Amino acid sequence: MHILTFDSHQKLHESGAGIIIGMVQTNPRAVLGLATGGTPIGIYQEIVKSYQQGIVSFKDTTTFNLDEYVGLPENHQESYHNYMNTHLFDLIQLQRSQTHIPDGNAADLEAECQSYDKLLEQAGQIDLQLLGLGHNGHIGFNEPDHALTGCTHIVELREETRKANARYFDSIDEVPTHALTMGVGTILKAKMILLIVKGGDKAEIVQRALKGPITTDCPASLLQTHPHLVVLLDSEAGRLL
Ligand SMILES: O=P(O)(O)OC[C@H]1O[C@](O)(CO)[C@@H](O)[C@@H]1O
Repeated sequence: MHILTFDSHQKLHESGAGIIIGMVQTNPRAVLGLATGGTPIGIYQEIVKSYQQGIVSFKDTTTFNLDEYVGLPENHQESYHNYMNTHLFDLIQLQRSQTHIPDGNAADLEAECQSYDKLLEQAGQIDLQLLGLGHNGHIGFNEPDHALTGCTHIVELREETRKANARYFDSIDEVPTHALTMGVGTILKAKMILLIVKGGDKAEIVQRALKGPITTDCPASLLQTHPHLVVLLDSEAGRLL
């Protein structure tokens, strides 16, 4: 595990973007696993800047997102489809055929999970999986539980996750109760994992995830078993390490 701590968000964003851009420059056909939430936005902004400067092209790249809310229309401000289009895809001219996000509005959600896994299998191994970290240790929407699921599945969101994400909605009542998420098995199969965490409110969970026991009570702790994990932290998030 490589842990890098940054005293400025700008440097953290540039470093994260640099790793992703370097991967695509070396392998233009790379398969990228992408994340949403507040954390990666600065990294996406740096990627867009490099794209606009002609430093990198994504024309042969494929992407798979970790998760999507159930029942939120795709064009809703807070859907992860809308998030990805707004913050990245439309700005680096990624065609819809190159990008994949689970469909949280599918009539048959179980079938949607299975077909997402089939697409992942057809694409081969994810070269780089970008991850944020939930306050309760979730990765993607894999919530703490007595057992975790390997493949894409429907998850009931924990109250604390809905509360944490209520900051993006008008009220907690608007936060969906369920989501579709890639499973930890798929996440751990990625060749490289890039975990990004910012803010002192996550210092404790960072400590548990990276230095605590490996337990399904803290899904991110399973990342300790990954052979190529890179963690980028701001100094606040890393203060208990
Ligand atoms: O970056 P944020 O907004 O704190 O979210 C952390 C994590 O929570 C999620 O948004 C899901 O709740 C993940 O997608 C993200 O990695």
